[in-house]
Amino acid sequence: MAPKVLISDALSPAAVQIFKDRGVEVDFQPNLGKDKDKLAEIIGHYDGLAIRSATKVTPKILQNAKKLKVIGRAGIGVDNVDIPAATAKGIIVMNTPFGNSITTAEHAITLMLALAREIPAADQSTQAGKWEKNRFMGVEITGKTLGVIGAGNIGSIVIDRALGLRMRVIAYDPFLSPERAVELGVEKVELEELLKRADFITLHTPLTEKTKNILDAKALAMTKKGVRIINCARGGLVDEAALRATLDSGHVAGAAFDVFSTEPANENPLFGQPNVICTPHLGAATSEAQENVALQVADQMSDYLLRGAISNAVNFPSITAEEAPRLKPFIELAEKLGSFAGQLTEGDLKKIQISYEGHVAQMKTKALTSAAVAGFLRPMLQDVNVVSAPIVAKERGIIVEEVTREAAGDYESLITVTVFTDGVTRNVSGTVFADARPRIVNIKGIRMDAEFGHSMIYITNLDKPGFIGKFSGTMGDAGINIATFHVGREAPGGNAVALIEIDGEMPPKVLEAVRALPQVQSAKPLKF
Ligand SMILES: NC(=O)c1ccc[n+]([C@@H]2O[C@H](COP(=O)([O-])OP(=O)(O)OC[C@H]3O[C@@H](n4cnc5c(N)ncnc54)[C@H](O)[C@@H]3O)[C@@H](O)[C@H]2O)c1
Ligand SMILES: O=C(O)[C@H](O)COP(=O)(O)O
Repeated sequence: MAPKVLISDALSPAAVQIFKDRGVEVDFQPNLGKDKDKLAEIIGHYDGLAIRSATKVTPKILQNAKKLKVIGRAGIGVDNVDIPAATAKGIIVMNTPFGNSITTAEHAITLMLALAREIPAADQSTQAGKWEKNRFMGVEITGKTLGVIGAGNIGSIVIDRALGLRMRVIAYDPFLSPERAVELGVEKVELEELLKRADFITLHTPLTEKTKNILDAKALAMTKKGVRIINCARGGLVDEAALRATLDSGHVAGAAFDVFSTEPANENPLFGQPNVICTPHLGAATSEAQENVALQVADQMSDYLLRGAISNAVNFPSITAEEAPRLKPFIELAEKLGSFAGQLTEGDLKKIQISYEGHVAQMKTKALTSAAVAGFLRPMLQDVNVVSAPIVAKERGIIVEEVTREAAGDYESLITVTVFTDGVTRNVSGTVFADARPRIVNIKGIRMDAEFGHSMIYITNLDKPGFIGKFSGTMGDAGINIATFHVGREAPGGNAVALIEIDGEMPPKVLEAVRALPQVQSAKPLKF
């Protein structure tokens, strides 16, 4: 059955066409995102949700999203999605990190120029028939200093355009390397210096604990008199009430805001000021940018739903469409090895170690580790998948360790899952041969070669004559068909293991009879 996607925001209709062309069923309800209750009511029917910033993906909505596998943000900011809650539910959250950057940078430059020449007020006055030629005295921007807070994708484009306008540009960004600053042609400075030197300040950081109110009353007091401030990034970066006070006092000459601490912003301390320009979160609103992000998000979501390829996910490593088919059997192997270890684990778990040897060590091991951990946890917790597994493990204090060794041993690729509990260390290894079927090749250091079956019995026994005959007899008496039988041993007469696939379930009474066989040390039914 074709996967089904809901578009709950005003995405470009280009997205609808892409979904349809790719074979994804699509429901386009551009205003639904604003109706939380309705969204919560219907979200359960969809495999994918495509949004912009108007849809708030809250824990309540996620609670009802029983089938949801992916949330695609046609844009950059994912602060309207509860990412920890989505991750805990195993839902991939992806965005389109570059599709609207140029457009947003252009909006910031537009607002800066409009502020410098008071364009909106001059327009209003002129159209009111006032011809106030002497009222509007602007400032030239050539040679002025622009302070850029946040020199990422958008900040870098703003820097480039501002240099083209012959401004001096200084930037504050703790993650900007000196080499990148040189490449951008910008002077990297500390925040305090930026505040003291800039004639214009433009913000381009996400809203985080560290950036919230980065321009508060104290920071604003450090700015140069006559500074003009532009915010096209996120509401909450500037303390709006404090800014209003500095505008009122005349210290700040003007402000241009596209984003507000509460949106939609029906009222705000900045509204109504003569030297303030406001736009309703229009940074990304050009037909070019909207088409870019809509096409990209529809493609990314379709790739994931149809082919398992992951790009631009904020909560999972990327897997290309080319990698996905190669990775798939190894994901299955890692998950099954994890499941094998999880079904056998009793006692207090300390650590899981997943080691990769040979060719598999060069693959996306982070994704494979998540799969192994998901397989391990699933016997204990039903609702866990490769996306949610790492945080579920972390919440439970389980240490997950990853080891890679690119040199191949006996196998071209080998994955080993080792579980450390109080006093017991148990390991199981597997590989994938050319037939792409995962198999177990080593249990506790004992070699074997067994494919995973749906219903299996794992037996530890002593390598003594009669075990196979007695076991087969017990199963035959109970009318249970043995599908495959694999054995391995440490040494003749020593510890041995058997993995037997049976058709159907193992009744508890028959399991008791198997456990009572003289050679058997333990017997455990397993499900894969
Ligand atoms: N107005 C709009 O419509 C619109 C459109 C697109 C993006 N945005 C917003 O613009 C912002 C920037 O987007 P981007 O694509 O450039 O993001 P980005 O991740 O590429 O860049 C953000 C930069 O901020 C820097 N940063 C992080 N913490 C910082 C701190 N404490 N101080 C200074 N710098 C810090 C990072 O190092 C990074 O370089 C985001 O919040 C995004 O949501 C708004
Ligand atoms: O983060 C973004 O991409 C911008 O804030 C754009 O938001 P929008 O898609 O709601 O216009």
